[in-house]
Amino acid sequence: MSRSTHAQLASTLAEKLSLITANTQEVLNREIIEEILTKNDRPLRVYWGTATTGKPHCGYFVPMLKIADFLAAGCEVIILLADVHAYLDNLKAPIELVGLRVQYYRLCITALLQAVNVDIARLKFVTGSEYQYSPKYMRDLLTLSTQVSVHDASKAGSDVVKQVESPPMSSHIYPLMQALDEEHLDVDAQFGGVDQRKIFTLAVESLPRIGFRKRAHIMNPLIPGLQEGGKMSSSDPDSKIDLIEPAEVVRKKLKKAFCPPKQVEGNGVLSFVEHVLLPASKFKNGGVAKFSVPRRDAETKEYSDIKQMKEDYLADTLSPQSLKPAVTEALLEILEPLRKAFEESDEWRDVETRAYPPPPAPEKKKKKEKNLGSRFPGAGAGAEKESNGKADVVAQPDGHVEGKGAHELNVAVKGLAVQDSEEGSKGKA
Ligand SMILES: N[C@@H](Cc1ccc(O)cc1)C(=O)O
Repeated sequence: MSRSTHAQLASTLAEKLSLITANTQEVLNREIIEEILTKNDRPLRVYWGTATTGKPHCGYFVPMLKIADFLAAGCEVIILLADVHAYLDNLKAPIELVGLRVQYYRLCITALLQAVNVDIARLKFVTGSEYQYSPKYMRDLLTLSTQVSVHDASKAGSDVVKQVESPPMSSHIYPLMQALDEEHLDVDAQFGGVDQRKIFTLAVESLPRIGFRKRAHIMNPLIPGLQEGGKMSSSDPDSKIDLIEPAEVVRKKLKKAFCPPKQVEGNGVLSFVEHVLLPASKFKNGGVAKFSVPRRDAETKEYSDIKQMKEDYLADTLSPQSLKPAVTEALLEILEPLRKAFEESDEWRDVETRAYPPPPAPEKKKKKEKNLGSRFPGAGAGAEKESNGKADVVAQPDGHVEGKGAHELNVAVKGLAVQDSEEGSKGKA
C-alpha cells in the first residue's frame, strides 16, 4: 500500500486518532487532538523540532516514521530546524556552522522520509532563526521569562540541555523558547522523544500564564543504543550508526552490538527491529509489517510483529547469530537510497564537509630542527624534547593532518568531533 492509500484509509476519527498515537509512549492532553479531529473543519497542526547539532543517525528513523503517520492521518506537519537552540545549548553548534548544519539536516531528513516512501508535499520545514529574532517573539520571550522561575527553567531542560557545573543563561532560555515555539508556529501539538517531557510540561503550565493556549504533546519512546546500557547517539560512536555509513562499518558495528541471547530488555538490536525495521517494512509490503530471519540449519522465520519475535528470542529459538545478520541486511537495504542520494549529490557532500569540519589538530609539533649547534637561538634541551623526532605527521592549516599515520589520526579526530557535537543530540531517537 502506498502512502496515499494509507492516508485515504485514515478517514474516520477513530482511524486518524489511532494513526496519530500509534507506537507512542505517552500523549499529554489528548483531548485537544480529539476536539480538532471531531470538529473536522481544518487539519491538525503538529510540529517536531530538532536542534541542528551532530550528524543525524539511524535513530532518526523513529521520529520520521511517526511523521509519516501524521501525514497519513491528514495532519499539517512542520519540521523545525532549531538552529538557535543548537547554539544556545552550550554552543553545541558554533554560530558560524549553524547555517550549514541546517542545510545538512534538511538534506538528511528529506532523504530519510523518501527512504520510507513518504510524500513530503504537505510537510513544511521552518528554520528557528527565521522567526525567533522577531520583535514579537523577543517580547513574548521576555514576558514568559517573568512567569517561569530559574529553578523550573533549569529543571525543564535537564534531560535535553547539556548539564555543566556553571550553566550559562542560554540553557535556561532554551526551554522557554521551545515552549514559545508552539505559539509562534501556530500548532495544536508538539511531537518529540520522551526526553522532552519536562519541557513539554513546562509549556503546558507556562503558556496559559501569558495568555496563550496549552497544546497537546505526543511522545515517542527512545530506543537503546547498540552498546550495553547506552542510548543511541551517546558519545560512544559504536552505539549508533550514521545515516551515511559505509556498508562495512554498518556490518562491523552490528557484529559488535550488545545482543545477549535470551535477553530482550535493553537489547538495542531487537529494539531497532521493533521501532524501525518492522514499521518501515509496512511501506514496502502493502501495509503489512514483515521481517524475515534466515537461519542456517532451519527454515527462514517470518515475523509480522515484535511480540512473536520477543517470545522466540526469549526461548532462544531466535538466536543473536541469526538475528544480527538479518538486521544488518535489512538496515543496509533501507540505508541504500540514502547513500546513493548522498553520493549523487555534489551539494550534500559539499555541505557535509563544510558543516562538520575536522577540529583543529592538536598543537603542531615542530619538525626536528637540523642541529645548528648549541649557539643557535632556541636550541637546548626543551627544543630537542618538543620535537621528539616524531615529525612524520604534520597539521595542515585547515586542521587536517598529513603524512605517515595521518589517516588513522584524521579518522580518530573526526570520530572525536562527532562525539563532541553529538553529546547533546541524545534522545532524538
Ligand atoms: N529540544 C529539541 C529541539 C527543539 C528545539 C526547539 C523546539 O521548539 C523544539 C525542539 C532537541 O532535543 O533536539
